[in-house]
Amino acid sequence: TLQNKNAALHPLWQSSSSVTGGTKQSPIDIQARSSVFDPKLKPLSICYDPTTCLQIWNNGYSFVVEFDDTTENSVVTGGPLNNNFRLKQFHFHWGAINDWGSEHTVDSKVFPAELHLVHWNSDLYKCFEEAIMEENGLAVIGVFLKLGTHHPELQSVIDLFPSIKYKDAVAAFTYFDPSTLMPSCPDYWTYDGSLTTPPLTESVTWIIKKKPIEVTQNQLAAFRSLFFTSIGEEEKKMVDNFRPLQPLMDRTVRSSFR
Ligand SMILES: NS(=O)(=O)c1ccc2o/c(=N\O)[nH]c2c1
Ligand SMILES: [Zn+2]
Repeated sequence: TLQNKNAALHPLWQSSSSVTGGTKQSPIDIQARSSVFDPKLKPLSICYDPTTCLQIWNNGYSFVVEFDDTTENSVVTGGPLNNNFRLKQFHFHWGAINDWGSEHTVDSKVFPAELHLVHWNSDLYKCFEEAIMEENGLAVIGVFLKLGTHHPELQSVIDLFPSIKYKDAVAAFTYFDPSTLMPSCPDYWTYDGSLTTPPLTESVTWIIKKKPIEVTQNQLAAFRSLFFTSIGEEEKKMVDNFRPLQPLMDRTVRSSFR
């Protein structure tokens, strides 16, 4: 389809559409009817300390809000996870228009954007950079965005965009609770997959929330006011920063709900 063509051709992923020989690549289409309810899945346990928020910056792929991961103050465990995972950052993926933008899809339904909360396994690894290269290294919580009511807490992130319009721009951001970006419904799907941007390593336990959060058209439009390019370069709007769908191969998606 149109959006997959756009994304597939995007410079970000001009390399092979998946790690050579990769069998656990992300994102995927989640077919709700094929997912298997797993009664052994625990509720997710999420504890975020808003004072661990450090900065927001434009990394040339997305805008990223980074956290102090030198302590166990902002962590996720439970759910499908058997270790403690520290929050490192969150970022989003979105489209040029509201008809596409998410990385994962649900029964082929595309959302206009998708939030990724990125955590690394602090029981097994010493730092994020090590964990992204290793088995069971990361836990990424995915949250879909849909058009609806104004999201006040997301607005406090959007208000900083003028200071990070161009690649490598950084702004201080020292108090934010990312749990305000999560839907209240506890239901999720989970599967083993990969990073969706280079190095595309198969180190991720994906936890995809069933319910989306709501944002307004103007809030989504603000995402599209950012640029992939550095200041002084020919401006390229930061849009369609999502990877095309990857084959499920020999994987089962589990659900935490019937
Ligand atoms: N988009 S994603 O799969 O959540 C993700 C998260 C953390 C990442 O770090 C990366 N390189 O250092 N790529 C990447 C993708
Ligand atoms: Zn992502």
